[in-house]
Amino acid sequence: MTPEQMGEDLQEVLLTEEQLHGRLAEMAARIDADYAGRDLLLVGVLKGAVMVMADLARRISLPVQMDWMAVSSYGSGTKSSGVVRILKDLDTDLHGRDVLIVEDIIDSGLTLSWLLSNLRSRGAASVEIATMLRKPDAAKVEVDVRYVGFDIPNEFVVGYGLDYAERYRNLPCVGTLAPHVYGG
Ligand SMILES: O=P(O)(O)OC[C@H]1O[C@H](OP(=O)(O)OP(=O)(O)O)[C@H](O)[C@@H]1O
Ligand code: HPA
Ligand SMILES: [Mg+2]
Repeated sequence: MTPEQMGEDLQEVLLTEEQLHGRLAEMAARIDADYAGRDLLLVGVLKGAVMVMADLARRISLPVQMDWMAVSSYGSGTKSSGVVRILKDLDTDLHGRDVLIVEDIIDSGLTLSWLLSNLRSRGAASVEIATMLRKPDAAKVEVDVRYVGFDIPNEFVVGYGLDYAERYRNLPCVGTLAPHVYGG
C-alpha cells in the first residue's frame, strides 16, 4: 500500500520507508556490538512489531533466536485500556537468557512496563527493549528503553505494523491518521 492509496485517511507522512530502514541499520549495528558473544533472543510483540522484527532481525549479524508474544491493550480504539492481556505466550524458557523485546511503539508505556516486569520475573539474565517509535509526551509510566528508533509527537499514527482498527499495517511508512477516520 502506498501513501497515495490511503487517500484522505492519511494526514501526513511522518517517517518515510528510507528513514525507518536507515535507522534500523544503526540500531542493528549497536545490538551487534552490545550482544557480541552472547546468545540473544528477540521477542516480538504481535501484531504491530512484525515489520520491525522482520527488518531489524535481518540487519543483525548475530545468530539470534526469535519468539513471539501477543498481548493486547488497545483493542480496536485509539486509547490504551491499561489492562494488558496475554493472547499468546512465548514458546521459549527465558531462564538465563538475554532477551530483547522488539516493539513498534511505546505510547503510554503501559504495555511495555507490564511486559518488562512479566518477562523479568521469568529468570532471564537480561531483558531490554528495542522500539521503532516512542511518544515522550504520552508517557503515563517511565519505561527504561535501550534502543529507540524515533521520538514522535503525541498523535495517533499508522503504518509499518501500526493499525487503526486492524487497518493500514501494510503502509511501508509511518503517518498520522486524519481525524475524520476516528471521528476526531
Ligand atoms: O505504550 P502503550 O500505550 O501501552 O501502547 C503500545 C502498545 O499498543 C500497541 O499494541 P496493540 O494493543 O494495539 O496491539 P497490536 O500490536 O496487535 O496492534 C503497540 O503495538 C504496543 O504494543
Ligand atoms: O499511535 C498509535 N497508533 C497505532 N497503534 C498504537 N498503539 C499505541 N499507540 C498507537
Ligand atoms: Mg494496535
